[in-house]
Amino acid sequence: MAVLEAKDAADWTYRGEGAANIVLAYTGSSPRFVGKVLRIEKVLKNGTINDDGPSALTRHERLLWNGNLILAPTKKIAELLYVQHVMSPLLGPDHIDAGNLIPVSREFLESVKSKVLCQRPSWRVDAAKPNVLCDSALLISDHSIFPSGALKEENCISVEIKPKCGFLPFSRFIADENAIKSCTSRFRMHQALKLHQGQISEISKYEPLDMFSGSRDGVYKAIKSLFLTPQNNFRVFLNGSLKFGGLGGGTESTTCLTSEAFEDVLKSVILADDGTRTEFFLQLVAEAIFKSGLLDRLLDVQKLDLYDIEGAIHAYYDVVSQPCMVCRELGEDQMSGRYSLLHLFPLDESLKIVRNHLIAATAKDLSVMISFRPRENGDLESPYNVVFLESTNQTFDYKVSFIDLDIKPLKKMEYYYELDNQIVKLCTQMVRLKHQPENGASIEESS
Ligand SMILES: O=P(O)(O)O[C@@H]1[C@@H](OP(=O)(O)O)[C@H](OP(=O)(O)O)[C@H](O)[C@H](OP(=O)(O)O)[C@H]1OP(=O)(O)O
Ligand SMILES: Nc1ncnc2c1ncn2[C@@H]1O[C@H](COP(=O)(O)OP(=O)(O)OP(=O)(O)O)[C@@H](O)[C@H]1O
Ligand SMILES: [Zn+2]
Repeated sequence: MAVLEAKDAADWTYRGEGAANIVLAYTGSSPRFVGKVLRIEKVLKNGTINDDGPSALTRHERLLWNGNLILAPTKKIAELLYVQHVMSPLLGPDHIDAGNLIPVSREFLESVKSKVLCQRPSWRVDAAKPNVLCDSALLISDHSIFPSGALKEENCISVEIKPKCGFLPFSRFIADENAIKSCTSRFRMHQALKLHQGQISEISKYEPLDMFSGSRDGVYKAIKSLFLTPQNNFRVFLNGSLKFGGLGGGTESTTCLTSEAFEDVLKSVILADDGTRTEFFLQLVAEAIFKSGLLDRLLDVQKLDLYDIEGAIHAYYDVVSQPCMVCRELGEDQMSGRYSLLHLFPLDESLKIVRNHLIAATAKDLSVMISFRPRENGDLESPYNVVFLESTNQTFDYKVSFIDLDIKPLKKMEYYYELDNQIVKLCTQMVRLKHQPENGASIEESS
């Protein structure tokens, strides 16, 4: 297979990035790449890529994941197989493109690296850079457009949503002092910590419990809030170009200026008067999400996290055959204390608990892309779903895809436990302060 060379970099433009990857869109004319994006791995500026020897997975990860995954010769192949064999059956293969690994040269990556530098958010540049030592990158369908083949030019508007965790944890292993977790969503609590640490300047209005409520009104409320405070949870693209939200990360709350500009963008898609298009568009997005039923499916996968990190962390220490650091810190006897039930499970059960926790973690962090294109009266049968926007009397084809289904490393379990602790401690403290008359804290119960 032809390797991408330095000269090929001219045909790829910056589409966006997350913590772990940079994504490029194809602008050339090679049929091999038209309608595709290229996902390039990043490496931390002051760190190295996790490489545990010839096999992609660590010894303990090989216990956790079975089948083809454990035979994968590289981390990238293991990730691809994870999407194909673990996430895709759970979420529905019709909505997922695991992609293909294609060879890339160092010169191509160097060229891309300098080309995209000025478009990347500075905090992302400070944190990580494209890994120019990679010999492959992932070629995936560009979900922000419809596959070409259309006879006429048509506008495709697509929305990217990172919905985060949509339920309140129900594990009996949640400590009494952490009871706030059973009435406030993780997203809202994490917002408080992010604000406290200066990672955001304002609390998001978004509530994942509305998005996953299974009610039309709940979904609409969630979409409306995402529009007002998009952070890194909401973006809109028109024919693949970002028109709303943060390129490569989060963004500030919506201002009059940004909403006016967006109203203008919608001109080519929503047939309505100035001042009403955004409202109608948000109705369209909410209706498609509600109708697709896809969030119900996503929620089921998120709920594989039956034990919460407060339970799963004990199973983790058994999986990695180490004394439980949490029991030690809490002064609990591993074999007779509060968490002994978990430590007495056979290894198979501990593996299942941790495996499900990590799968749920992927499902809590992925994004959904919903793309729309207007249908005209004379259009023939469509292979896509159809949604009707009553307010404008328009019909749209729509398709929904999941992106960013990355496998989470086993060693992240300890980090998850610490982060959870940090979030819950801060929020519990804030609620306590709130009950003191002179203070007004911003954490609110979700239900
Ligand atoms: O821990 P969370 O909930 O903050 O999620 C992380 C995300 O933060 P955010 O959605 O902004 O809160 C975070 O997103 P950002 O970098 O903040 O855009 C990543 O998605 C991270 O995953 P990974 O380390 O790249 O595998 C995510 O880490 P995981 O928890 O999914 O491993
Ligand atoms: N298949 C795709 N089609 C269209 N756009 C995509 C696709 N995959 C990714 N993108 C765009 O690129 C951005 C970054 O991709 P992605 O979320 O996979 O990065 P990441 O580093 O793995 O994210 P995270 O921070 O969650 O680890 C996305 O937010 C989205 O805008
Ligand atoms: Zn323990």
